[in-house]
Amino acid sequence: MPTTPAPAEGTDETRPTRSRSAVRSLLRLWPYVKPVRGRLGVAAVVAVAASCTGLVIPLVLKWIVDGPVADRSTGGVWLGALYLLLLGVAEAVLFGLRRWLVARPLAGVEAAMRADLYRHLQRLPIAFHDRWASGQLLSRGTTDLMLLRMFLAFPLTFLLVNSVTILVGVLIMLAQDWTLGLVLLAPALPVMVVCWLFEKRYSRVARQAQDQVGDLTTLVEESVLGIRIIKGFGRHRSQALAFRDLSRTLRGTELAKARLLAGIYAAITTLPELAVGAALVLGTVQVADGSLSAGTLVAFLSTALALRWPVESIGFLLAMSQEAATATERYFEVMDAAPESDTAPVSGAVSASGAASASVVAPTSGAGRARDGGHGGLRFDGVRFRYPDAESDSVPVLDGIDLHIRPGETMALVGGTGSGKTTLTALVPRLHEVTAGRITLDGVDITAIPREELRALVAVAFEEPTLFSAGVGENVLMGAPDTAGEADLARALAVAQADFVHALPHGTDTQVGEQGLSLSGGQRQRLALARAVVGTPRFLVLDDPLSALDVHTEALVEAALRRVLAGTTALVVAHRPSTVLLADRVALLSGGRITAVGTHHELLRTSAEYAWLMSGRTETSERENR
Ligand SMILES: Nc1ncnc2c1ncn2[C@@H]1O[C@H](COP(=O)(O)OP(=O)(O)OP(=O)(O)O)[C@@H](O)[C@H]1O
Repeated sequence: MPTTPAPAEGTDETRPTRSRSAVRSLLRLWPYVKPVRGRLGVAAVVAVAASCTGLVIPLVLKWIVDGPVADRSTGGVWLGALYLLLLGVAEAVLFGLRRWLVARPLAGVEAAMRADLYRHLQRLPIAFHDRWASGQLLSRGTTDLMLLRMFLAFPLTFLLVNSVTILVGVLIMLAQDWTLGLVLLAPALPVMVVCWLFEKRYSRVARQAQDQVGDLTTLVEESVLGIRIIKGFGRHRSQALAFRDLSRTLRGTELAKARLLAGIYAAITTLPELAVGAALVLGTVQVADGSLSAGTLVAFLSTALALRWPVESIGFLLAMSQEAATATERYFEVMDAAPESDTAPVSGAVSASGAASASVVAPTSGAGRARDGGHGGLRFDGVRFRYPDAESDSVPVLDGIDLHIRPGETMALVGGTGSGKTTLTALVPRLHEVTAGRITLDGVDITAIPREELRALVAVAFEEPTLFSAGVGENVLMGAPDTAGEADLARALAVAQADFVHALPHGTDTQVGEQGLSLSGGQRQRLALARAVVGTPRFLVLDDPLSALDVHTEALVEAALRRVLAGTTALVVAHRPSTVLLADRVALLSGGRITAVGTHHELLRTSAEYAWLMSGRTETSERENR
């Protein structure tokens, strides 16, 4: 058995395609920051005031040393101490105020960005979700947004505050003694070069680390969702190995980040410290010469020490900014993806039928016509489909599909594995867009019907019956308009033979776990069926809806389905003769085309492939029954 695969690596689309400068990336946050700019601005001013308050302390020290200390005035020293205390308290209060000012608005910014991301994800086409690993999307909505909130709370303000503080501090030092001031300024240029080099390198590893967190999240998510498969096949060891490899890679990247950070810390700390040491020696000599007062030297050195934190913090503030720029890029990679649009994106999509399409398409009243007309049923005209990520010269999955399901008719769709049955059904509610040709509902091109109306007209139930973490009733009523109530729910449950829900601990209010895992496969499938029929849709698309039912339940569901299907136009993917027998006619899908249409018995006589497909299934079931 092959080893358990690592989670889907992010495709090229999920990796950086071009590097834009950190500032340009971060500027994209402006629409979110704009509503809270006033409060952030006030908070920045408060922080500058707090920081500059700290710079007054050395001046008070100078006054104490040159004044009361030189004069041996105990009262003056106590007064100086009181000033120092008041300045310290003022600094602390101002920093506290800054924090209070930013906390609430920034939580709001993060929540707004997360809500926009979620809303956008819902509107992105299935093709996008097919390409992106779920962990990559999850990490963008969690870790990346947290990094952005932290950036707005600290680096954004403190890069400004610290720059102002350093500038004011340098001016104070130059004013006190310009030669010593110049000595302290000497490392400025090398520090700037180090920061520039750091930013370039750190941006690359920061991006790597954040992508690797996405890969790791995907693996954990798949392991949790697929825990039954992992345990069932005893794959926990290989899954653990895959996890270990990914987390080792991430660890390596994090260590690379740490090394870069250590390098910049070392440079940013050592160079200014050397300058302070040189200034201390030079200043002491000047004090000994009598050309500098002891108080001035104390004030000078205290100012230099007060600037230590603003200078040293530049390293991690730049690192956090770089991570935030990467997080912004990653966030907007998703937000920039084009959502589903109501208009058909494919130029050839409607043209295949030529003038006929023009006469039936009525964009503004499309759905209305579909509902009111009642004639025409579901029609595929020259439909071709190739998956968006497939090579442009590859063979299309569907090519030249012509099929007409008359109003009120149930058509079974039969074909070999991988022949494109699921793909064909996904085209009706426009989960994918046709590459060419067109699909009409009661004569109206589906691309002329707003998606929301289209999806209210067409109900679907897929082979994999996904349930959400909500009550059973809520899960079923998802398929109905908001006005639907208990009566609709009871009818749908009866149709789908899902009366078992009344025996659940809280009836229809019973919460089903993640993906309804606390229910059996057959129970979930019946709930998915109830969801498909609860809105009494005009068109029903069922992808092998009875595959997980035992023969007795299948017979019951079939009997109920027969009643539902009588009042709707339906396309039902079928693998078994029992499901096929629900249909009025059968279409055989083979080689990307509909190669035969007729009743089950007609096709058994006329199509060797159909007979083979059905007999294969029958033999198997007969073997199983024996
Ligand atoms: N998202 C996708 N991107 C690219 N190719 C895909 C995608 N989904 C399916 N395919 C390919 O399209 C073809 C048809 O797949 P489809 O699932 O429609 O077949 P099917 O007839 O429903 O199969 P089955 O009976 O096994 O469910 C297959 O070759 C499959 O590999």
